[in-house]
Amino acid sequence: MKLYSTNNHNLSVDFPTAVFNSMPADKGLYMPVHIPQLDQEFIDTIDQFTLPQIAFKVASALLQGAIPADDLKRIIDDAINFDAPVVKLAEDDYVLELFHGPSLAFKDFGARFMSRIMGYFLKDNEQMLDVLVATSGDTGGAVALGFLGVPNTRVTILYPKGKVSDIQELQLCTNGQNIHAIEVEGTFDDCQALVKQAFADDELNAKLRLTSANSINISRLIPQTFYYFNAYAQLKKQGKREVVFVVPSGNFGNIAAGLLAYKMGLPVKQFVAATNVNDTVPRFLETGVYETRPSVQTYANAMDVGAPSNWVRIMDLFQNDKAALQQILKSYRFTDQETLEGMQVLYSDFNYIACPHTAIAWKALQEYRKDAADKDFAGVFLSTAHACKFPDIFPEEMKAKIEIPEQVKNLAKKQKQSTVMDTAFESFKEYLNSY
Ligand SMILES: N[C@@H](CCOP(=O)(O)O)C(=O)O
Repeated sequence: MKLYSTNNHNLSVDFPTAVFNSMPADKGLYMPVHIPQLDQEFIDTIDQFTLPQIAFKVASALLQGAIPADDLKRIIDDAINFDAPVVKLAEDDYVLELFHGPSLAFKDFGARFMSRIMGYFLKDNEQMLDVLVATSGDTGGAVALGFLGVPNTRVTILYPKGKVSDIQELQLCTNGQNIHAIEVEGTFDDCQALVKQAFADDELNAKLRLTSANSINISRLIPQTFYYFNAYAQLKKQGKREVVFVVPSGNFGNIAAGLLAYKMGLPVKQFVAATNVNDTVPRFLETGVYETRPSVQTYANAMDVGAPSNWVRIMDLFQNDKAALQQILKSYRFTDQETLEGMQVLYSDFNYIACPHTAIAWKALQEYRKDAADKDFAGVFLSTAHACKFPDIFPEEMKAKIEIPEQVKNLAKKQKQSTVMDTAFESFKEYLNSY
């Protein structure tokens, strides 16, 4: 497998290089040179395969032998050991539940696959790998659990102080061992900027072997394609062929993976990106002006991203042809008030308790249905996190009905450990230098 940079299409690196570098020196993002087409026979019979089998087929096509088949199969079976069910909510509305992994968010797909890929390529006698990750809520917890105890790795998680939920914070700060948490007195964008600055710092790079566990890393994106294929398979079993995917979007990694799956031959009628008021992409699709803004805190905190990292990948997948992209991608934005309304209606009309991100996706599906000329499709909205991660947002009656998984009950017994830091790069550099 060869990868180029979105800033330099002549660059060509192999898969392990892209995984460990995370980001090319020119500050673009890695993309596969060859986007494989899955054969029609596979797509036609996809409903006969299990999630791990689909994942293996998709990963083999993308990785093109970068990992021998038996090893890749073992990695996938170990990483993707939980389900991603498509649950029917109404006649043509389905929810794709992606929160059945250990950290209760869709990030488990990417983080678990990535940690195993890195573990596979790392040699025992090599320099320690320093994994840096910025999180607005869910990524950090998944990465922490994915890398916990992985030999020769040390994870540093940066999160915006006071802007993640209590459970998310416990998931970040109670792991110990090789996992360190920093609460940054700023926004997620400040955290993301600090991490990116560290990758560009020659002194740090001379001393530490740095890599990123954010979705800028291609090994985070690849496993996120698996569940789009698997959702299509589940719908096909029910006789549905015309599928619209609605994706709660912040850093746009999730929907970038969906669009990559589409480019590999997954039949999709439409993608819809659903955002909160951090609406850089909906504004761009409306006005043609790509203007990032500092992120604003909302109930859907994992989507509080003002400068979505993966947008360049999406533009690149469509050769920067905005008109072509607008055909397949629509976008809607929602306020906190609208998010709450969505959560209420999902509960009162369907007895479904959804996290704020999921509720935003459901709202976007309803809007898209109103706007669509052809309304004959199965609408699948992605549920990216378990509702129990955001208890404070729910009205008491709904809150009381949220099932609390065992791993969350255990978190409360653990001790929080973190370092508070300002947004100056020098502070972060000093911290890393003290390792
Ligand atoms: N939504 C994220 C923000 C980080 O984005 P990622 O695409 O790098 O995972 C979070 O929950 O932290």
